[in-house]
Amino acid sequence: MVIRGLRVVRGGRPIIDGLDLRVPAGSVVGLMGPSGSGKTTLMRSLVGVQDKVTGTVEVLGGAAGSPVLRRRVGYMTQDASVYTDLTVVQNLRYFAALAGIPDGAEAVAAAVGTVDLGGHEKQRVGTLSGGERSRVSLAAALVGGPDLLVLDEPTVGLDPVLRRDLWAVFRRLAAEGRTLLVSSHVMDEATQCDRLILMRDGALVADTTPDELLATTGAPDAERAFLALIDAARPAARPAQGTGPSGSTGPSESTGPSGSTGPSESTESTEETAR
Ligand SMILES: Nc1ncnc2c1ncn2[C@@H]1O[C@H](COP(=O)(O)OP(=O)(O)OP(=O)(O)O)[C@@H](O)[C@H]1O
Repeated sequence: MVIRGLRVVRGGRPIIDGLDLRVPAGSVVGLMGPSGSGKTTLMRSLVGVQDKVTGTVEVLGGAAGSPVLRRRVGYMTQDASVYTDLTVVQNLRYFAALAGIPDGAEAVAAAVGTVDLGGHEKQRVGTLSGGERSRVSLAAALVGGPDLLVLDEPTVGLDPVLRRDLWAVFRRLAAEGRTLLVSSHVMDEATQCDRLILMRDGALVADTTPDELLATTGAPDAERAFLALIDAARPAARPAQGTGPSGSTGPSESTGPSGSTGPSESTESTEETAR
């Protein structure tokens, strides 16, 4: 992934303004940063569903959001991205078809196995537990066999056992040569990444590794290292939220019926992406 001069305007104000970044393939990259620092906005830009994007955003050698990338990029949004009135398998068949796999039985079975949902195949998603539901979303992002997986806080709300198991899945997917960009607020997850991107107020605070993070800050653990870097990156006068024209609500953005990887995302918005 190569990003040059990325600028994103949301709600009438620049959320990201002039971001440059390179992400190596075949690695697990953690995207960390305080709430509101622009992680989701960056991910949406990479997937090609974000409006009002300027700059260069290249993913797997193509322009972000271009049709050829549709099968190659899997996106798990923060909110559940699957249909609650369909079963696990019905959902995954649907997402497999979207990814261009007409008879997706094998891919669906593999995705169910990867996220450890065996036994729940015929259960309606609306009746699953929260953790199970979020694993269906992950399976939906996985089912097309993407080379790049963009996962927005995939472990939020999961218990420690499930988090550990999911991170084992992420490592396995990276070992197969896939690239994973994973956002998280949990700093012990940062230590499981190959690289770490730290953001604050829409800007890059650090592009580093877990070891470098500890070495450069001298902090005893990743959480304190992260806080040290975030505190050191003093924000340029932070605009007040929700006041005046700059904080006003802009045109609403489509996140789909359930914020999904599905067809309702505004993938067309890439025409605003400078190539
Ligand atoms: N549609 C919108 N209109 C106005 N402002 C928006 C819109 N979407 C996002 N923002 C603002 O953009 C900033 C970055 O949001 P973003 O969701 O990218 O942050 P984040 O780092 O992913 O946060 P979190 O960790 O809480 O999910 C926030 O200040 C948010 O309020």
